[in-house]
Amino acid sequence: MSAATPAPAPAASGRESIVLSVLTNPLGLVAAVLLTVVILTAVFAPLIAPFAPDDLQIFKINAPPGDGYLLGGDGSGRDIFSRLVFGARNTLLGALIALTVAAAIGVTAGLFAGYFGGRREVVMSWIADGLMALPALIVLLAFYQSLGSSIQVSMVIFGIMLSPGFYRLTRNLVNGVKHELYVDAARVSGLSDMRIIARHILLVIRAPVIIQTSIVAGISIVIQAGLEFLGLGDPSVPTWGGMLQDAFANMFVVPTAILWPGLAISITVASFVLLANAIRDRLQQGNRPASAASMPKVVSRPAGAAPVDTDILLDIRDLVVGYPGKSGWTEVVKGVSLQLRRGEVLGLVGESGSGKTQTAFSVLGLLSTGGRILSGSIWFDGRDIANLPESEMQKLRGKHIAYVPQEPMSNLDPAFRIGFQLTEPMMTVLGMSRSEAKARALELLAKVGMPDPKRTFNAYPHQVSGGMAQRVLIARSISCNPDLLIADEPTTALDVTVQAEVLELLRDLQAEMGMSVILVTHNFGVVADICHRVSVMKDGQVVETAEVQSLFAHPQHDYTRMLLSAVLDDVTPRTYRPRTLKEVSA
Ligand SMILES: Nc1ncnc2c1ncn2[C@@H]1O[C@H](COP(=O)(O)OP(=O)(O)OP(=O)(O)O)[C@@H](O)[C@H]1O
Repeated sequence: MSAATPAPAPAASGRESIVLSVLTNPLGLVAAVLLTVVILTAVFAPLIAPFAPDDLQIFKINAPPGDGYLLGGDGSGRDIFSRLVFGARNTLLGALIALTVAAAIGVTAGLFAGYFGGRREVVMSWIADGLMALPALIVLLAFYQSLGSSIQVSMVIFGIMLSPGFYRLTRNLVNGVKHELYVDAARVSGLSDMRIIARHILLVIRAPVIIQTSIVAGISIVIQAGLEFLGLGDPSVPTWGGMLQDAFANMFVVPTAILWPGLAISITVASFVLLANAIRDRLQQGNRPASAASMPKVVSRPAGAAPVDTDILLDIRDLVVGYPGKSGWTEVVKGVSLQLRRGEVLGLVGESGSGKTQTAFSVLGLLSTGGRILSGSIWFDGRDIANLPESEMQKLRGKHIAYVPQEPMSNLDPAFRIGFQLTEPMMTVLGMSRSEAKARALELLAKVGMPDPKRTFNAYPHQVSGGMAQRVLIARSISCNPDLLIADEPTTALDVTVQAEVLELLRDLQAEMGMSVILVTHNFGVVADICHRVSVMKDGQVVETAEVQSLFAHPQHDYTRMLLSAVLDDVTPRTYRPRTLKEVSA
């Protein structure tokens, strides 16, 4: 079994709290602590500040720190520390107003415009574009003239000016998710639009909106401080921007006074930005498991020797495949051993999730991101290809090991003609000239039963049916005369009549070319049709391998019996008997 030392399987953690995750990020923690301090200071300002913000002592104008004034006195003899503390309250309040207005207008409009689209979206987008085109500062100055000196009113206006940012973000996010199948399913199940927006869409888009909120909070503080620094706002209300202005006026008398409001603004804004970054990092990470690099080390064990019998093309021994989980490797293939002779067709059956595809993909060297062969060996044509460098695997794929996928349409690039997709591998892998590759492609298209090879050669994938697309992929897979063909449920996505044709095609090609085939399938009918031997997989292990006839007649393992008994009674199993190896080689 596995020579790796995998950590225990991760406990089901459910939805890990995003707050906790952000706090485990050092920068997120620092930002959260600093913001908490600022917010607590704002809330408890009257308890923290030793003086009222407007208390002034004439002898302490521009006084240095000390004598009751912790940070010294400002240009009017007021305690800088006390004003800083009360300033936190007013500054945060202004930012909160701008943020609330911006988010309330922008998110609501974005949700409706994105979800309903049509004229609503056009009109809202015009308004958003118009608002964005306005120079915010000029607008604020104009409103300042007409609405008076309240910075809070200015922040309401600023919130409106900021709302297009939220609107565009939300609308684009909603556009991205509104056609998801789960939204359609919610619609079909009779949920009202409002409920779908509130429960299904808002939940999905909330993360980027939260990040935007954090960034906009920082921007609001900067803009507010800038306005106050310019002299807008009520001078009797202590704010960090107002303090900045006062300190600037006395900069040559007390240069250090500018430091305190400057620091307060910088630290608070930086904390908002860092918090946004921490949330973004957490969300990008999502429920992604730990990276492979941080996982317990994989101790590979000796691969043994190549099979002595050169007729054995593929010899998989004790294969263990794992993916990084939250707290260690999760094994999805657990010690699989299989052998495949030259010219043999091996069926790999088993319920969904039993590890068939992962076993096949290990041979192709195409495990998904993070997946690793933790131990075991894959001897292919006398060479262990488990954990072969990618550059070496590339030389094998296509030329020696080919693949036919389950979904024909999604495996053809819609942007290129079928002819190009057929000739490209031949030119790259076999070094054929364009004209040679074209001649062979047309030959292959005829071979796989395309009625008009030329037309198919010049067609785009969307111009052919699913069955035809699968024939094209089969043609491509055999174009370089591979020794081994791995077909992963090649007929599942096709309708029943086409399934039979494609199977027959595979069977004929296999017999004609004498290649070995691993056929991943759920379908015992397919196994009976085409395979010589079959391996039954369950929970990442092979529970039984036998000749097809013998497995159908005398299944040894309970699980095999159960699978066979699950075949519908009224389905007449196809009784095609594949040619024996002897017959093939004869
Ligand atoms: N990228 C991945 N990360 C983590 N686990 C994965 C990944 N891909 C597959 N698995 C797990 O590996 C196990 C085996 O998957 P595999 O695709 O081999 O099953 P299968 O037998 O081919 O099923 P099906 O017939 O439905 O395709 C499953 O439990 C699956 O959840």
